[in-house]
Amino acid sequence: MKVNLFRKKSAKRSRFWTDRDRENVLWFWHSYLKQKTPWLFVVLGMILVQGFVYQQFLSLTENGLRVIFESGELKDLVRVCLMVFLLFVLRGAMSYAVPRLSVWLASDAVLQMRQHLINHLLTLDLKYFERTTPGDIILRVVSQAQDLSHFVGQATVNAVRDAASVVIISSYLIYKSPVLFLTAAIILPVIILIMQKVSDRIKYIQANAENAMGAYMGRIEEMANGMRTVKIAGQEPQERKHLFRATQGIKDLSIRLQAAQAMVLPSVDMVSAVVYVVVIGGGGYMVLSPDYDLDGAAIIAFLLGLALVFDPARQLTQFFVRLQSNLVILESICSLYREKPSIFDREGVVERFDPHADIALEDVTFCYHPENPLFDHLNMTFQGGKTTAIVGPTGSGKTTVLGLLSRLYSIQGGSIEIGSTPIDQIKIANLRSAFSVVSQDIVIFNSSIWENIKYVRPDASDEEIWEAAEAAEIADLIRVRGDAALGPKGSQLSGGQRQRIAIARAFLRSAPILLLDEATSALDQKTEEKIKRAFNRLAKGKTTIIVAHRLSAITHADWIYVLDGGKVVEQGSHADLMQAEGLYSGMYVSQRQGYGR
Ligand SMILES: Nc1ncnc2c1ncn2[C@@H]1O[C@H](COP(=O)(O)OP(=O)(O)OP(=O)(O)O)[C@@H](O)[C@H]1O
Repeated sequence: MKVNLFRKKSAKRSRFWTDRDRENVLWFWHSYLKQKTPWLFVVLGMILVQGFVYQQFLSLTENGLRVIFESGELKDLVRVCLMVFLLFVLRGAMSYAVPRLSVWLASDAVLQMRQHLINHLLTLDLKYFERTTPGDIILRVVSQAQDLSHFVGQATVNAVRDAASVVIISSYLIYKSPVLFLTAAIILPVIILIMQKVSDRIKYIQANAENAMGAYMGRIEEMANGMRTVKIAGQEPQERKHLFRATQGIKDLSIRLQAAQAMVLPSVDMVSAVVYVVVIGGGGYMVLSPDYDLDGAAIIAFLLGLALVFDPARQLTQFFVRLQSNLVILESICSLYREKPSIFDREGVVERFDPHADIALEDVTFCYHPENPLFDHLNMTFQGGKTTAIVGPTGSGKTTVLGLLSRLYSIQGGSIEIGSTPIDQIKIANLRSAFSVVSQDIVIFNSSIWENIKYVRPDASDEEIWEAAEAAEIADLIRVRGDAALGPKGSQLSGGQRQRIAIARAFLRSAPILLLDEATSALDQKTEEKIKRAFNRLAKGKTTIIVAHRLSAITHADWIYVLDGGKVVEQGSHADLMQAEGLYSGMYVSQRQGYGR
């Protein structure tokens, strides 16, 4: 179980704002925010009110100071104070309403995005899930979607508010004294330079941190699932070592991320200090000089204005820092959307077909990996209503044939037809509803046996479920366990009990095509005999395809295919194949000797 926790290629260093970022942000906007434009305008309106409150505050302060400096009337001062108070009450009200509304908007957007992600995931090919760890999927659907929600709902709205404050107050300051403002504006290029330097680094570290987190989650999942093997193999120290190393790696990355982010504010503060000094010196000179029309109140109000600008400006720099991290997260989510299914309903698919007809594979070519072809012009026919067995050495492709019939994978050449309808021209849901499968990898959910059986036919009546459970010899266990959950992946059941749940599902579903892949391999002989009899009843009139290693289980089949290395090497009835004295009869004889019969 050795997994490199940093297995993915290190993310390349990226630019501040790439074309891909633009594409992703536009996608997010069009998919989830654009439809909320009227509400966004409401938020923007409230944000602008907040900005104007500051501007009015400066103007009132300047007037108030003049009242004080020029010994005006007390009632004017009281009026100014009252106005300032009311302004801040208004700002307070906006400060409450803006996040309430924006968080609601963002949460709604992310809810939609999560639902789309789940929808999209469910359309993806089985192949995607065979190469992607659950950790990677959970990371995207759960934590990255949540991070994005916070970012859009809070950080972005705050940034718009801060940007509005900066623009409004700056405009007022320019109006008051363009010369002083320009002096203050020398800070801008320096801040932009700092931001560019830091953002590259942040993106790079964030991408690695996300990869490491996905791998870490995947590893925990694997360890939890494989705990039996971990314990029996005494691999706890190894697992601990791997996970500790991973946690250390994540810690190092988050410290590096914090360190990169932490460089921003002190740098901005240092540059701001220079500006204050320049403005106090320059402003003082302008007040003292008769060439300028500025008084003390104006300079104090100007400095206050600068202070009011610097705070949102500082926050804005922080926003751009967080933006870099969130662009990486957005890219990670978008990359899931870029995964496209290859198996889907094409235009013109039919809903009706004859599921009882013969199933024919003609010249089928298939490989899981291009460098490793499995089937090359494979021909097989499964007669409708009859029982066909596929046998052969391990890895010869038996299970794969079953997977191809229900379109879990798509073939690269040839055709698979039911009756005369190619299966890729049948609506997938209709095609798959024609199959009952008892496979080697039985999926048991952490709910009761009853719920697990019912899963394949939620509309089944209680009588039907009992009937299926009786046929699969699992009814007694239902009575004993009641509603008790079966543990993750049915860990509280024996292999044979899990298999009987899968068999009960097949009975309950009772679809016209029955695929049995080592369906009774985990059962004791007595139970197997009983279930086999029930299977024989179930299989009546159904097209049944059995994959089995134990050849004694398939001697009754109407036709037997012997696969070896992805090729049909023999076919016929049990008697034909025994007579041919080829691979089948060799396997059969050696198995009989092995079982001592
Ligand atoms: N999901 C997969 N991705 C890549 N390769 C696979 C996958 N499933 C099976 N294979 C490979 O395809 C080949 C055929 O596998 P398959 O499971 O069909 O064989 P089988 O005859 O059913 O074997 P067994 O009797 O051991 O169950 C094997 O070499 C296997 O390693």
